[in-house]
Amino acid sequence: MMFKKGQTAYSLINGTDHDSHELLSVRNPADDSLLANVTQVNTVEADFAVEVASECFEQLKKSTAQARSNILYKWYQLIMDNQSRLAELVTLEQGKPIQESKAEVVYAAGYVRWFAQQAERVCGTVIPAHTPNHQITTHKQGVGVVLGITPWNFPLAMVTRKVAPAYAAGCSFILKPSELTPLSAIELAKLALQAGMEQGAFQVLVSDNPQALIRHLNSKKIIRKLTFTGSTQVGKLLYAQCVETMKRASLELGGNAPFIVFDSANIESAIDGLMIAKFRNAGQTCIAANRVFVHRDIKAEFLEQLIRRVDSLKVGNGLIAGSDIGPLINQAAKTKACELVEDAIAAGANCIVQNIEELQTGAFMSPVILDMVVPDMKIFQSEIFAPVVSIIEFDSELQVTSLANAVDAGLAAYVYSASMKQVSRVSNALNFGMVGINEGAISNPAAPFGGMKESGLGREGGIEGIDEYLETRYFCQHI
Ligand SMILES: NC(=O)c1ccc[n+]([C@@H]2O[C@H](COP(=O)([O-])OP(=O)(O)OC[C@H]3O[C@@H](n4cnc5c(N)ncnc54)[C@H](O)[C@@H]3O)[C@@H](O)[C@H]2O)c1
Ligand SMILES: N[C@@H](CC=O)C(=O)O
Repeated sequence: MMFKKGQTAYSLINGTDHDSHELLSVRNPADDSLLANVTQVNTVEADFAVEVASECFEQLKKSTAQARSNILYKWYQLIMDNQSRLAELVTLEQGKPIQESKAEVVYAAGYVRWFAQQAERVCGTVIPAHTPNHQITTHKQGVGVVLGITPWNFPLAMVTRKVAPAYAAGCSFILKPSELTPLSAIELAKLALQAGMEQGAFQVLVSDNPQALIRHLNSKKIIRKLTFTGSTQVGKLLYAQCVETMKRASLELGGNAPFIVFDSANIESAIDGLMIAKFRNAGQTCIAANRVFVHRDIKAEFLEQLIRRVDSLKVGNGLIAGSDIGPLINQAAKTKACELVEDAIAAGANCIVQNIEELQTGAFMSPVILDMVVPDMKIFQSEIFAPVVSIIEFDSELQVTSLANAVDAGLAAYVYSASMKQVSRVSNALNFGMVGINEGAISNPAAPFGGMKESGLGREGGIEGIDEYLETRYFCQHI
């Protein structure tokens, strides 16, 4: 275990533990016990971090891609060497089952390795000129100092998915992690330092007043890029702030994924996919299956198999072997999910698994299956972020495609069908940035992760992920 109960942890400025009397308490969502007190950063101290990041950016401009790549490889290796320690910390501060935390460490490290490779693949171009005595070339360089804000649901992976490409591109990074899970981010930054990253390249500023701290930082001209992962509501607010200084913005926001099961689908494999897409992290993922559309002809059989699988899930402390579903992040998250379930039942949904009265204690929540959900229910339009399966019956391909698209979000979608022609037609018609085709696990560092419509702007991971941190310049030279 990294932190003894009640121990102090530190924001990290200029590679150094930041001392302060202003402390933020980090609690374990499984039992609300205190894990650590973390020193917070005020706006004056944040200004110093910006200065440090700015100097570091100038230093990084002179570094080679190969040198940065080598450091990223070392960081990757250190994260993997510390897999057990980091996984335990994630479970303690976030709640997910330990096997999922171990998988998150590998996933997070995967982004570091991927961008260690991509660092050396950033190339400009030579463009045929308009006259014989001109030469046109393009050049890529890091955008500058980056401000990153991350959520609590993947306390490691959402950080590396931003910091690794930024560093590969030659940018310095100031991170404001979620106030609910700052400890994992601090550990990542310490490992980055150990790997040889410059002191100003990755700083971690913790605050229990994100609104004020980020408002202050986002007005800085020297910060050229904002990268945010979190709710659509906060993302819109931050995007508006970026206009003042014309900052570039990447926004990875909320989802409302349709999970469509056609009558030709292999039901068992669709349920395998749904168990991952719905119950990973107790349903608290942006790509969670939020609306499960099942063709009328197979619904009875689908539900029968689903109920059996859901009944076998064990809700419990993520550190206890065999727990499949840990606590939600806090009591407020559970209250919100229960309200959505109650609202749906009041509007005519049929609760076929778990009586709302019998939900677990504290932040723990048993899985719920709701049948007969319809589009005008709040649960259809909202991101549930809890282990609740909403079933919507459909008859035709046209009907389900239009219902699937009838929300503001456009992050992930899932299609199960035995007909390759059908999956092609439907995938093309869905307005979502990512589509799982007969597959429920779609996250992968090599793939461009991101959404359409109100799910955000830009892509993380994949070949595209580094472009978010690069400026393209063009030189027109008379020769
Ligand atoms: N698209 C993706 O890749 C992706 C990935 C993970 C999570 N998410 C989304 O994140 C949400 C859950 O995360 P959350 O509850 O931490 O989201 P959130 O928007 O409440 O918080 C995200 C971050 O923003 C900060 N923040 C909150 N209010 C702020 C403000 N007014 N100004 C500046 N910063 C502020 C928080 O401190 C936190 O660090 C869900 O909607 C989920 O879908 C999206
Ligand atoms: N589930 C996403 C993150 C959003 O919650 C991922 O797999 O990267």
